[in-house]
Amino acid sequence: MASILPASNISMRPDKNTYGGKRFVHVKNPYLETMDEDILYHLDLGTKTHNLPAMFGDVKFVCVGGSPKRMKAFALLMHKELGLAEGGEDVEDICAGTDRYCMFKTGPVLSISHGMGVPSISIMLHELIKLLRHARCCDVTIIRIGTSGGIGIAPGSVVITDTAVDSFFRPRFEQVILDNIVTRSTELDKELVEELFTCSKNIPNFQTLIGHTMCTYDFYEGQGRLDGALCSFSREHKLDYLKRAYKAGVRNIEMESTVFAAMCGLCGLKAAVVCVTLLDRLDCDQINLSHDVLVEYQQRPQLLISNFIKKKLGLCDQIS
Ligand SMILES: O=P(O)(O)O[C@@H]1C[C@H](O)[C@@H](CO)O1
Ligand SMILES: O=c1cc[nH]c(=O)[nH]1
Repeated sequence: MASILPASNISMRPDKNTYGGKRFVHVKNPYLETMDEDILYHLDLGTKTHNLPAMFGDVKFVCVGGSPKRMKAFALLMHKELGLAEGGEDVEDICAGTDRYCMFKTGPVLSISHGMGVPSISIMLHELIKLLRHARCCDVTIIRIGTSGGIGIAPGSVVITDTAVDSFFRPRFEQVILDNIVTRSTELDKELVEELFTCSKNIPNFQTLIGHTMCTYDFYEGQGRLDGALCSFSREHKLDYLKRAYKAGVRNIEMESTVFAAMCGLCGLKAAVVCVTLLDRLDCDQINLSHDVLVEYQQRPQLLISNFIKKKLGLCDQIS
């Protein structure tokens, strides 16, 4: 069968997916319409087994992050900050039938874990984007709240990504499809970056900055660490690489931003990446923070995003 995919779609963004002023979620797969049922296997949800519009139709903000505990903590924070009445002590994991991902809903905010790395977040995003489409959601903003390694900035700083770049500092994501490499743009929403940065000025407790985020396929060799099970380069090579990354505008390194930016961009979702840095990679490779500091650092992007969401909902623009 002839391929329905362009060889390269680096500039292929949905031109206008708005209708009557609403921004709808875009799926770009002609086969989906022909399917009688869509089983979102890794989320343990489906179009025949669940009433997706009733369950998710009011979702306006989706927050994603690697760790299930972090995403549950964020859901509990949003529950408190939005002043929701029911529950409070606990929130139900909507994906409890699977242990691949967890998902919590508090009012218009969905909080989902995605595991570590490009393949894991990519599977979750395929199913999440179809879920939002099946639920007929509109005007959705999606934000990754993660951890990262900083370059040349103080540990604990929060980086709002302006551009997600690959290991060669290029603003692109390469997806292997059949035996082709399809190159996709990793452009993020500039207006959202500015809005988040403005919001961060109300939170004096930590530094927030805008910078490029490098996405790698590995935590150790892929990020130039000298402490993995394998290492075939010198300390000098490592530092030379990280300094070149800094010069190219990279301020932090993580493992999901390029595919996140590419997929959300193609599907018409306003997307942002906000990660706290756990260490300065020019100084060290090992993460030796105490448990309490690690927990507090991970709360920083959550605090920023909860303030942003409350501001967007007209609830408040100050820290609580
Ligand atoms: O959202 P998280 O904290 O999982 O993001 C980064 C990138 C990798 O998934 C992981 C590596 O420790 O942390
Ligand atoms: O150094 C780090 C820290 C967190 N996550 C990463 O991907 N790298």
